[in-house]
Amino acid sequence: MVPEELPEWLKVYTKKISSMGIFDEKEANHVLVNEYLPGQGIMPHEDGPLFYPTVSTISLGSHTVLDFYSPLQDSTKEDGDLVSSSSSYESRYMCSVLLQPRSLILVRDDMYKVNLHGIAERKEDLVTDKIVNLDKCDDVSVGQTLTRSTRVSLTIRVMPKILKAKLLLGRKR
Ligand SMILES: O=C(O)CCC(=O)C(=O)O
Ligand SMILES: [Fe+2]
Repeated sequence: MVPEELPEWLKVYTKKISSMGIFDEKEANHVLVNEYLPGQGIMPHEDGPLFYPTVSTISLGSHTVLDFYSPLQDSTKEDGDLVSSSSSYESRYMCSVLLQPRSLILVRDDMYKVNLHGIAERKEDLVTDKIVNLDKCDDVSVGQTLTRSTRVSLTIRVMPKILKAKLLLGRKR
């Protein structure tokens, strides 16, 4: 991956978040911008080993609900094509976090490295007691239905390999 300078407006946020010390002494050098229309989501996944294992995401526009799932057990993985009921996302569902507009979420350690995260393809979200941060959210209570609008997320993280690429490019000049 060839590094590029971040736009100044984004640097305001990468610098502010990095100054909290969440990436050790490193500074965020990678921003993923995603747009979700109502009804759009992202399949449960891990972000992988390329990134420093703390990730920060700013939500803009709509709220959304980020769902967490436990990983497949090794025995299930060895089954190959045989998908047992214990491998369904339903059975692996752990909890959710409500991401309100203008909020920042930090995901780290096992929640990032071991478990999977995803956003369901829904136009509205029912607030349940599986949302673990309800006490931190304004004006939301269990049983309420929240209608999604367009959401833009800024996923701000550290990609250590970019630093190495920069060094290599520097050497060639
Ligand atoms: O939009 C979000 O909040 C999550 C995005 C995400 O998990 C990803 O792009 O890997
Ligand atoms: Fe992700």
